[in-house]
Amino acid sequence: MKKQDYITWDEYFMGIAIFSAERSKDPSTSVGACIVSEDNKILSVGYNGMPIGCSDDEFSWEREGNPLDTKYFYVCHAEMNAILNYTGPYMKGAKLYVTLFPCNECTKAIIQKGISEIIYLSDKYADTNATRAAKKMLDATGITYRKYQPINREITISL
Ligand SMILES: Nc1ccn([C@H]2C[C@H](O)[C@@H](COP(=O)(O)O)O2)c(=O)n1
Ligand SMILES: [Zn+2]
Repeated sequence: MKKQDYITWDEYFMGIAIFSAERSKDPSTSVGACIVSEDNKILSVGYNGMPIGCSDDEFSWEREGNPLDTKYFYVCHAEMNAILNYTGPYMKGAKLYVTLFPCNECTKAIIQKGISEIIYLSDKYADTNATRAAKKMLDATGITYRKYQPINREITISL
């Protein structure tokens, strides 16, 4: 008889998004993303970080102050990185697993790439206009989104 306690597709891909977030240098919010084809093949992964060539030791990780001296103008979001990291030709019908609901800017790229479903872990910025605008575009384009439902399985990885 086959092993019964294997992880689901959702656990597998959200697990990879969560693990990818561990690469982030952002001290307040680490975000990870995993893009998966219709037939459950991983196409790409990403996490939030400074663009290539913009040193994450030199660019600011501050949240407040002069906007030019905060992270917000510079950091590349996890979803954007996952989309840009993909070198293949075809992303139509793909699913995006992401640890934080996409912002409006990433949503534009998600739409243009033909991603058809978003599975997210946290929606902690639901009350911001960036998230409201993202949902407005997703609703208009028929891209579905659903909150990941954890089943509280604990898996420990020793590295
Ligand atoms: N969907 C998102 C939203 C935000 N991010 C990144 C951008 C920042 O590095 C961080 C949010 O920082 P906070 O304002 O919580 O200090 O998360 C992303 O990658 N994807
Ligand atoms: Zn974004």
